[in-house]
Amino acid sequence: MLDLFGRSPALIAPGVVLLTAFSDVAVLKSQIEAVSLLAPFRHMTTPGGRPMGAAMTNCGPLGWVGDRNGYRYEATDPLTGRPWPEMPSAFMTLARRAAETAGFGNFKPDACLINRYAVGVGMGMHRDVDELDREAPIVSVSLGLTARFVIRIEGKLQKIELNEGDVLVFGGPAREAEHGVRPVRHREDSQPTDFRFNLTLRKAR
Ligand SMILES: O=C(O)CCC(=O)C(=O)O
Ligand SMILES: [Fe+2]
Repeated sequence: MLDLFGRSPALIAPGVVLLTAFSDVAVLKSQIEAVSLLAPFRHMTTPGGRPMGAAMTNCGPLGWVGDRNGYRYEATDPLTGRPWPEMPSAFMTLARRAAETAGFGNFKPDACLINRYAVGVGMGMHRDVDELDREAPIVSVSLGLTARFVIRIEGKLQKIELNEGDVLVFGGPAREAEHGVRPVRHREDSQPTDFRFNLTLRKAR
């Protein structure tokens, strides 16, 4: 299937599809800014009490949280005491279109985690298993600085470079694959205020 830009999706492994330059970067970034004014980026902690490297916030009916009590989804932002900001329609539309293009129809995410990585920050290897609905895929959108994403498929690490505007979809046989992000690299022309942003859209319930 071809996307709107005429490129075919790249099948990285069964259930793992990379859609390059698939999103409207400027719109998404302005929506991240709008969400963060209502639900600020913060460093959540591991159950052991260690702050996570990536700063996070959420939008949509459910938000992923981590603290001393573990990892879970909450309808209320523990920082503000208010519901998470509404999921911008641009996020929902993109997620559905990306999932569909990757072969996962009828994706209805109810949670969008927004990760913000400073230079030098990554995310350790983990599996996304806090969702009750793991039939649905994960749609992961990259913005800002380039990331080196790694995913373990049948015991083998696949390295995927994710540039601004790229969307990675993983589901089906890859839904519970272990994955992580290598520390974001400094670029010659990158400013201290440059970040990598990631939208992770999931169906939690
Ligand atoms: O930032 C990314 O590309 C991946 C984020 C991720 O794996 C997660 O939030 O669970
Ligand atoms: Fe993840």
